[in-house]
Amino acid sequence: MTLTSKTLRKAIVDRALAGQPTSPLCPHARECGGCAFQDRAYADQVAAKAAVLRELYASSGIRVDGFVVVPSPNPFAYRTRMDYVATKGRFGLRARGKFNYIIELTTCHLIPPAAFAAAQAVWRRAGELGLPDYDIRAHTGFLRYVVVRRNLNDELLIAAVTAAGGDEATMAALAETALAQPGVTGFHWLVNDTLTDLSFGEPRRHWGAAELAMRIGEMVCFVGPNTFFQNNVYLADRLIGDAVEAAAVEPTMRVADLYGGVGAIGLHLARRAASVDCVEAVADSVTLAQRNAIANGVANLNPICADTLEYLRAQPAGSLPVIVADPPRTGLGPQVCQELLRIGPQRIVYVSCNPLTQVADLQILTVSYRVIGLRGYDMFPHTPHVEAIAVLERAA
Ligand SMILES: C[S@@+](CC[C@H](N)C(=O)[O-])C[C@H]1O[C@@H](n2cnc3c(N)ncnc32)[C@H](O)[C@@H]1O
Repeated sequence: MTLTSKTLRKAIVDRALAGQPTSPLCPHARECGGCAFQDRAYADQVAAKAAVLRELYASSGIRVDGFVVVPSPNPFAYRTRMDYVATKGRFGLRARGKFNYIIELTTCHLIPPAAFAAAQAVWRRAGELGLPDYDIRAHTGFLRYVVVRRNLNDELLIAAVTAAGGDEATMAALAETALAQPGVTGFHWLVNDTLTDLSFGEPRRHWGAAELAMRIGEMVCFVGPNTFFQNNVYLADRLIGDAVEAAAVEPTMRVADLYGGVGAIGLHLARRAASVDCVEAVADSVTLAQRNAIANGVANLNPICADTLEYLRAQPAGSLPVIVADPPRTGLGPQVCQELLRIGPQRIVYVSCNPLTQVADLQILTVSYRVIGLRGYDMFPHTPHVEAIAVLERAA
C-alpha cells in the first residue's frame, strides 16, 4: 500500500465514515474542519485507524501482531491546546476542505466549554477595543489567532497572536478581560508579522502567569504559549508512561531523549537512569525543560539546545544504550536514522505523530533492529490523526 499524507488521511476518513452513524455533539460538526467524523461512533473511528495502520505497517514489511490503537478515555474536551482563527468578523476554525473560509463557532467540543468561552470573550473584547481581525488573503488587520491552553484543573493560559503594531495600553485592556474569565491565569501577546499563517509568535508581553502547569505522570511540566505539549489531556499520561516503560532504562544508564520539548518524557526517564540528555531545538522549550527539572527535583536531566542530527554526530558509537525519539511530523529522516545505526543503542523507542514518516524510518532502522512492539494512540479523536509508538531492539 503506497500512501501519501493525503491518501492516508482519505483512507482513515473513508473507513471511519463507513462506521455507525451517531448524533454529533457539536452543531458545527459537519462543516467545521476541526473534526472529520464526529458523526460516527467513537469505537468505529478507533477501529478505522487501527485497520488502516495495520495495512500500512504490514505492506511495509513491519510485523503487526496484536496491533491496537488505544482510545482516548474521553473523546470530547480532550485537547490541551486550541488555536482559533480571527478573520473578517468571524471567530472559529477553517471550514472542512476550505483553507480561506472560517466557520463562525458558537461552541467547540474539542476543549471544555469554559475554555472556548474564554477565548471567544477575548476575541469579542478585541473587537470592542477596535483591534481589527486579520485578513488571511489580503494580509491586513491585526488579531490573527486566539490560542487557549488548558490543564486538567481547567486552568487556562490564553495568547493573542497579532500582526505588528498595536499599543500596550490597548493590549493591557484586552489582558484585563482575558484574566477576568473563569480559570484564566495568564495572557500572552505574541507577534507574528510574517505572511506565514502561524499561531505562534515572538513574545511581546504577558500579564498574569507566564506558564501553565501540566501534570503528566509523576511530574509537573510548565509550558508556555510557544512550546509543544502532548495535545490530549486524558491520553498523554498513557502515551508517555508506555514510552518510558518500553525504554526499560536502568539506573546505570546514560540515555537520550531526542526532540525532548519541555522534558515530559525525559523527566520520567531521568528518575530511572543515571542521566538523560534531553535534546531540543527550540530555546524556549529548553529553558522550560531546565525549569521543569528544578521544579520536579530532577538533577540528572541535561536539557541541550541542539539540532538532533548535530547532537547525534557528536556521540561515539556505543555511548547510549537507550534512545527515545519523539520527532515532529517530518519524522527522523535518513540522516538521523544513519546516526542511530552508527551509535547502535540496544533499544530505540520511537514515538510518532505521523505513521508515514515512521514507516519510512523503520524501514531504514530495521537493517539492524527488530520491531518488538507497536501500538497506536488516538490522541486526536474525530480527526484522521493518529500517533504510534514503535519499540526497536538491536538484532544480535
Ligand atoms: C512531537 S514534539 C515532542 C516533545 C516532547 N517529546 C513531548 O513529549 O512533549 C517534537 C519536538 O521536537 C522539537 N524539534 C523539532 N525539530 C527538531 C530538531 N531537528 N532537533 C531537535 N528538536 C527538534 C520541537 O520543537 C518539539 O518540541
